[in-house]
Amino acid sequence: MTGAVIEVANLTKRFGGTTAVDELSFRVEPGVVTGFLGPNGAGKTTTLRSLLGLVRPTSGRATFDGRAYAELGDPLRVVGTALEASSFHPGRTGRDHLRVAAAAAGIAASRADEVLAWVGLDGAGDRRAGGYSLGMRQRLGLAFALLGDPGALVLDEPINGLDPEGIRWIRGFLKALAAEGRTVLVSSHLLSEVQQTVDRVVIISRGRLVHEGTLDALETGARVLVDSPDRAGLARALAAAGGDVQSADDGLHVAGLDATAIGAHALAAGVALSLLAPEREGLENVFLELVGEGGIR
Ligand SMILES: Nc1ncnc2c1ncn2[C@@H]1O[C@H](COP(=O)(O)OP(=O)(O)OP(=O)(O)O)[C@@H](O)[C@H]1O
Repeated sequence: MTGAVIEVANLTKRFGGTTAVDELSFRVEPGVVTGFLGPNGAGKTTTLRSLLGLVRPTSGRATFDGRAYAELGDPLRVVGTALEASSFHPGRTGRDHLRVAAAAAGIAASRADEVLAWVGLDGAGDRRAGGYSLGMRQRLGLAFALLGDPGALVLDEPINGLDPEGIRWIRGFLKALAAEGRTVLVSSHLLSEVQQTVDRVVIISRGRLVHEGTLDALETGARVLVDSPDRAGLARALAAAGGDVQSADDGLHVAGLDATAIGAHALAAGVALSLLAPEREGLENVFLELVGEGGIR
């Protein structure tokens, strides 16, 4: 399985006087989970809807292996989507939802049971979707997305509102889909929600790209907590190496040097380390600095 490359190129969408998406360009590769991040109102949903042919861009393009959604001969086999968890008819069973969608797409009805089992809803297929918990509705949305066994998945906030068990399940599920070679694009307004799931991130604010790259690359902008029995010696060595070093009760908080560089400078200075840990909350701060307070509208 090789998923399509998703490419957004110079995409702009204006609604009247509001520019929701502004000359946005990024690529999403198969084989990894990519997080599409930005605060509420940043333009994520508009971008995803443009990609799926639900919104007509003012200018620019959003494509799968170079083809717009409307140009895909068999779209459900190219891309599966889950844009809203609650858009199911409450009186219809989970299985019937999937059967109706399968029939409309020329997919065998037996596929409904396969995808129900795939997302762990095989015991609930006969129940009305209106009685499903939010976690079950998210799973039904995923089952729907997987009907055509697509190479790419585009999911809007699939983790939002899930309980810890549901979050752990969906993390493993998305990683497994990417490991099969699929392209997986997952939007979220919280980095902390997806940072254990994604390999790459595309971050937007006010409709514009502010960062695209691996999570590791983003992490180099975060602080590292480090300590040594010779804390003063370590602080001198790291400051001399260009680090921004702040001493606190729990150790030295260092910006401007990643963990690898800190280890190398400590070794070169002959200072033993007793602690070396990237600051997880630091990553969230990097994200908030990138999108800025003004990014929320
Ligand atoms: N159909 C529409 N008509 C007018 N304005 C719109 C429309 N859809 C989106 N917008 C505006 O475009 C901007 C981007 O909205 P969008 O929903 O794409 O952001 P988002 O990042 O998905 O945020 P959220 O997570 O809150 O949905 C917002 O200012 C929004 O009010």
